[in-house]
Amino acid sequence: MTTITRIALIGCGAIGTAVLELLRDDPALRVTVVVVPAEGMAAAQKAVPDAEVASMVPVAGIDLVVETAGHAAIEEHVLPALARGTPCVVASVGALSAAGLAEKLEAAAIAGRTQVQLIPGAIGAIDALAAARIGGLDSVRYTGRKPPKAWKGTPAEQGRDLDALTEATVIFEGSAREAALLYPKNANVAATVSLAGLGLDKTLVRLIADPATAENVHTVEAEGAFGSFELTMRNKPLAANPKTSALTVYSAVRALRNRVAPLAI
Ligand SMILES: NC(=O)C1=CN([C@@H]2O[C@H](COP(=O)(O)OP(=O)(O)OC[C@H]3O[C@@H](n4cnc5c(N)ncnc54)[C@H](O)[C@@H]3O)[C@@H](O)[C@H]2O)C=CC1
Ligand SMILES: O=C([O-])CC(=O)C(=O)O
Repeated sequence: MTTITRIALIGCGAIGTAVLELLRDDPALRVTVVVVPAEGMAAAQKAVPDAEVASMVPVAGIDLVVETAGHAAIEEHVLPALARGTPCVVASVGALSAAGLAEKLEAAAIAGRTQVQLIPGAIGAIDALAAARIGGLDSVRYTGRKPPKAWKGTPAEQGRDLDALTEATVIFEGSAREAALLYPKNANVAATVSLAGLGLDKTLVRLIADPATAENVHTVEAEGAFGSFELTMRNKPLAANPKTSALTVYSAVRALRNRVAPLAI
């Protein structure tokens, strides 16, 4: 059996905690270090008694880095790990909307002779979209619809009382790049769809605050030489973070299990 027994998990919030729970009894995958900001180390150590808690990824003795922390963690932890030759699995795909970061990730992975894997996270059909791109895509549209409370603490609050919304309201319309930069905790999927498809600048994105939904609803419409598809995901949010869909956790665990499974799907 292939195993990965020295995993560093970056971030111990809604996704990280749920990933740890699902991996607890997995004989092939073991998280040995959990990385959180220095000020969160004491709380994390209480929540994760079985793993070491650190503020940096150890420079030696780590086989795989898994990021479930947020955009800042890519520059801070993923780039240096790649350059050292450690493969990385990344959930905060929207970070690649920052100018030059995708190129820096590629350069670090080349220098370390390793690979960074971007997980699909809360969205499906990334395989279909990335395959369709090979034949040529004409248009890709992404719409993200979440309850008003999921947009708290974001630019959607500017000039708007989210609690007072009585109908679905478009809070953003533009490119995937702008969406991911403005909504780092809500528009990672916009970046993922665009990186698999037409790119950050040509993918049309609409973000909607909708008091009539209790789910995180993601819609992708794509057209190209392959034909066309429309996908709608109605994701249950995590209780610990209404911005984040539970599917993101399963997507991270699937990515890890596929790295050790004798038959991967
Ligand atoms: N690809 C996708 O479909 C999705 C991706 N995400 C990404 O995952 C991230 C985490 O989501 P949640 O767990 O729901 O957030 P959360 O806020 O519940 O947890 C974030 C955790 O990361 C830690 N953290 C923050 N910055 C850090 C840094 N620089 N270094 C180390 N630890 C750091 C925090 O202390 C906390 O433990 C989001 O910010 C987003 O970027 C979230 C949802 C979907
Ligand atoms: O989890 C979700 O539903 C999607 C999300 O937050 C993101 O795209 O950043």
